Amino acid sequence: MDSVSHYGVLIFWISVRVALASIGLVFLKFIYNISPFHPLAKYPGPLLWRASRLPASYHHARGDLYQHIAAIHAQYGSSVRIAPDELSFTAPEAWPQIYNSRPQLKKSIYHFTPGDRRKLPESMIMAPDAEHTRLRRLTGPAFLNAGIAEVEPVLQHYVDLLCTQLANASKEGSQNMAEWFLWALNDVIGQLALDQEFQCLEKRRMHPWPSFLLGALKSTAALNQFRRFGISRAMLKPLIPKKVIEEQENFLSTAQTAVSERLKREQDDSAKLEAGNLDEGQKKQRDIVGLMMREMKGGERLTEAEVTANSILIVGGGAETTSTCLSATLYHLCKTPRVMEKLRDEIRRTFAMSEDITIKACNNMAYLKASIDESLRMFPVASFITPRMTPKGGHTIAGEVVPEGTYVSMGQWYMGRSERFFDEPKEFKPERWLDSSTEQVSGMSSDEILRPFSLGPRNCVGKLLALAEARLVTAKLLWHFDIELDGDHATWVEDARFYILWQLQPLKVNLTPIRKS
Ligand code: HEM
Repeated sequence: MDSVSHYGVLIFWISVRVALASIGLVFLKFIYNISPFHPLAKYPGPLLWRASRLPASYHHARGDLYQHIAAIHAQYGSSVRIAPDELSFTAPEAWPQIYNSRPQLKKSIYHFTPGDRRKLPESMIMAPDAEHTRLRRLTGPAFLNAGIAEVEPVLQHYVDLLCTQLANASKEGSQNMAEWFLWALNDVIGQLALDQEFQCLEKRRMHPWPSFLLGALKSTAALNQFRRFGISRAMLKPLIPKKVIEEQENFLSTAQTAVSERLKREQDDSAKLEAGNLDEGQKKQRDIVGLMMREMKGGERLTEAEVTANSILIVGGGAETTSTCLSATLYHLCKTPRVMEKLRDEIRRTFAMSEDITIKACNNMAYLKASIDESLRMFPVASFITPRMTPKGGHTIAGEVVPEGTYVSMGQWYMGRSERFFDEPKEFKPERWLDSSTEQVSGMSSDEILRPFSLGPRNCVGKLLALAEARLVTAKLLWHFDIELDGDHATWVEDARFYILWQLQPLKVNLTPIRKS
């Protein structure tokens, strides 16, 4: 045997031994994970899920993890182990312990991926605490009721366009409302956060930008699972098609240009205003970018790069979320004729004209508000809120000290649908929200049990806007149309997939425009 082939054989055997040793180590790790010596041994859960991260990662990438977590809670109770180092809770007292503790628990880096700081600063969703506090202080006012009132004309414009377009499209047959809601909400958010007319409603198609963002978020869910096993994004880069990388860079630079142009206009307008060459009425309509740019007392304001990073976040997170909430609301209304009739009658009785339907007026409609809340109970858009990690020394959750380094989250999908918390949980009953002091079977009120927008300093900054949009769109739709499902959509809820955002099955409805006398 010559020396080359000798070394070849040697390398082969070393590789085999290293591979066998690695498999042995992994196997030993599995055994340790399920042994009574593991720090999380007292938390129950399915054997394979306790032994390895693989089942949770696989189902996260498939989009049905939330359903499995619910099934695990149903079988094993309120504090369960869903991976070797991860727990899920359903005791409502755990909400503030996880999401509103001081100091804050760190967010998992495997849900949203931290951004590439060489290109843009971190947006608020993954910014470290001190940076996050500053970003929330500066962006927060844009999302309060006063800010929303300023951008209402944009919302009204697109909701009216949605109704006009639907009136035409309804002549062609049933319509997929999951798609129409996505188009409408993307038009709104494109205008508010990037000053762009996406024209999704007009052209009846998604604009490439939100479409790219939705696709990217879906693949992020899968890529993040590789990262958990030590396979970094850089290592996976050769596997990502060149087209996707180009699209990503293209998107980033066009978003940067869009925000730059918008900010330049703001400066030009301000200069003209100061010089007396423009009055307030001539300024272009308000948007979130403009509101975010407002200077705070003390001269503090966001930088252009910070506005861009957060505008991209808002385009990614501000449309699909509300449109999923709208689809789920319409689905449950169609499936529950008693509620549909009651809500429709209330809306048509209250408003003589479509123009009377304003955000403020909708906020006074108790049954409308309760219907949206009930929809978020049965279909919590944030079905799996970013897990947090317990700090050094551990952290008390649901009466037990959870060891340090454990990922923890709430099983919200299960909680909303559980008999442990709600009477007749399968019934779509807005009435259960009408008096917030009404106790559910658990002895708590509905809004103590569920937190669809999370809580604490990192809760949803867009909560009021999302609720305003959902109420306005629902009210205008039911004012203009009689609506019923086309087909029974028996597994519409079960077939929905949650990655970081939702992918819904088509929601086909027949719309009959109402002639108003
Ligand atoms: C029904 C609709 C919505 C639901 C259920 C929802 C839910 C949530 C939840 C649970 C979080 C916390 C995520 C975490 O802990 O990582 C969040 C964060 C956030 N949401 Fe929403 N959201 C909705 C609509 C919106 C809208 C319309 C906007 C903006 C226009 C928005 C913007 C944001 C932003 C910027 C954050 C990050 C906040 C921070 O980290 O401080 N959301 N949302």
